Amino acid sequence: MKVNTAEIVISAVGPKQYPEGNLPEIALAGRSNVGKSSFINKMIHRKNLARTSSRPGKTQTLNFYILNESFYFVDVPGYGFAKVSKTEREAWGKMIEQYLVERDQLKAVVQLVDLRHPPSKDDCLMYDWLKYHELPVIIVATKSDKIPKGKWDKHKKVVKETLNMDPTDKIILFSSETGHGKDEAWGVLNSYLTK
Ligand SMILES: Nc1nc2c(ncn2[C@@H]2O[C@H](COP(=O)(O)OP(=O)(O)OP(=O)(O)O)[C@@H](O)[C@H]2O)c(=O)[nH]1
Ligand SMILES: [Mg+2]
Repeated sequence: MKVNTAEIVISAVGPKQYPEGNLPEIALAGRSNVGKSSFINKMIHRKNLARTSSRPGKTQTLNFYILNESFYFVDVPGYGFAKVSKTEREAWGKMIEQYLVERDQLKAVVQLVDLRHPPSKDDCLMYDWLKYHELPVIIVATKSDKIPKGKWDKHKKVVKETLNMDPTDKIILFSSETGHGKDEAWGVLNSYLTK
C-alpha cells in the first residue's frame, strides 16, 4: 500500500466527534507504550504524525487519521497505564468499549503486544474481549528488533499460547525501528479494508 496522504482528522472523546461518512476504519489497541502510535507512523512513512513518547499514556483520545482519503487508522489510548486515577481509567474504558462495540465502520482491530514478553493479563483480557464481541483481530507482536532473529519463533509461540489465540487469527512480527512486518501487515489490513 502506498500512502500518499495522511492527516489527523479529529481527537475524539465520544461518538459525537467521530468523523462522518462511511469510510472503513482499522483500530490500534494495546497496552500503553507497546508502540501503537509508532506502528501507525511506520505504516504510513511518517516520523511523528501520530505522537509517540517513551512515557506511557501519551495517547489519551481516539485519534482518527485519514489515509489516502479512503480509510482511517484509529489510535486508541493504551490500557494498563497506572498513573491515572480510577475515575479517569473508567471513563477511558467506556469511551474505548463504546467505540469498539458500536462503530459500524470498524473493520478490524490490530492488537499490539510486545514480542519480548509473554502477553500480560490485560493483553489476554483485551484479546478475549475482542473475540467475545466478534471483532476481527490481528495480533501484531512489536519491538521485534529487540529480540535476536533466532528467538523469534520461540517468542511468537509464547504469544500465541499465552493469549490462547484462535488458530485462524493472524499474528505478525513487527518492528517500528526496522519496518519488519510492514508489507505483511498491509497485506492483511488490505483484505479487511476491501471486504
Ligand atoms: N525498539 C523499538 N522501540 C519501539 C517500537 N515501537 C515503539 N517503540 C518505542 O516504544 C515507546 C512507546 O511507543 P508509542 O508508539 O508511543 O506507544 P503507544 O502504544 O502509542 O503508547 P501510548 O500512546 O502511551 O498508549 C517509544 O519510545 C517508541 O520509540 C519498536 O518496534 N522497536
Ligand atoms: Mg500512542
